[in-house]
Amino acid sequence: FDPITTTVVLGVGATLGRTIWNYLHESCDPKWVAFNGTALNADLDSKLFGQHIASRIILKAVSGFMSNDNPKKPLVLSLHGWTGTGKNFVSQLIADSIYKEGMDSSFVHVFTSELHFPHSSQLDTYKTQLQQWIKGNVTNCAHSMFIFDEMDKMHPGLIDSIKPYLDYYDKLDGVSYRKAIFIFLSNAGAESIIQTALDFWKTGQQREEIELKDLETALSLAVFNNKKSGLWHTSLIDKNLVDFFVPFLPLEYKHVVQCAMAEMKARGVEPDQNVADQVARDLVYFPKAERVFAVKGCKTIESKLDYYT
Ligand SMILES: Nc1ncnc2c1ncn2[C@@H]1O[C@H](COP(=O)(O)OP(=O)(O)OP(=O)(O)O)[C@@H](O)[C@H]1O
Repeated sequence: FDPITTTVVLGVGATLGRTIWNYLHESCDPKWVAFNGTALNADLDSKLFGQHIASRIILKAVSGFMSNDNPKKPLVLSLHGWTGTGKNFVSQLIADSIYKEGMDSSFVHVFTSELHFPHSSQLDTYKTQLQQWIKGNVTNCAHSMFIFDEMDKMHPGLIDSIKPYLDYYDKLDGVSYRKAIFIFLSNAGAESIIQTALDFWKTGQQREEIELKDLETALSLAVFNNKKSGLWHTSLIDKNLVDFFVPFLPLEYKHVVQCAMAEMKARGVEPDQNVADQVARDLVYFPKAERVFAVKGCKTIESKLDYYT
């Protein structure tokens, strides 16, 4: 081959190789990272049960943020509610709507306080590692997502250490964090949400009539005043770094039935109403007198179904 042919062949080969590589391996480009608002809307509608307020806020917040090419700050969502009501599940739906690989995407990072930051004596090491992890990953892909589970168990100092990344800075050390998404999950404020839901139930009002404003004040007071919750200790709230507080209502019998039916469908078996009812009847409900809300939400449905099917 003459030199020109060799150069052309090598050039074409390299381009082809790169295309195949990008095709097979996740990269931070629109083929792998592209928001699908229609899919998120459909998923929230059909897969998330009993959470009309959370569903609405999430759709609006994520759609608004993702359609803005030049956001002023990263999107910070704080999801609050009783156990098993769908906080992790919604995070997964959000990830599915942005990343082709969903939660398996290398741009989605989940931290659990007790797993990743178990020893308070190591706080300084955790701080450095966490900051480096966030910086490295946002440098690699601006549309990175960071989920912090059990936020109420996280050391306040550690929350403080990520504060700069949530703020309105154009760039920090040359890196812009404004396209990243931070999701905080916690049970903080769950009691106040439950109280409001119970009050509505007692007065015979529809659960769907509960509005964000019915929960907002009680929720922020509960989060602020709960010394255990961690969030109160930081200036996350007073500096308005959290864009949306998202309340998750406690789940009732009918929602548990819906979860059981959905789980059967996901397993590829014909959903059986009798089995779903049996599973739902087998759960424990609270408060003791009224027995309205499932103690574990939809959390144990999966294992319960193994028993009944
Ligand atoms: N509102 C819901 N609609 C549909 N499925 C749900 C809902 N809530 C929970 N589930 C199901 O139950 C499982 C466990 O719920 P999830 O992990 O989201 O609860 P959580 O609110 O994050 O609880 P925790 O506070 O204990 O972490 C989910 O994977 C999902 O299958």
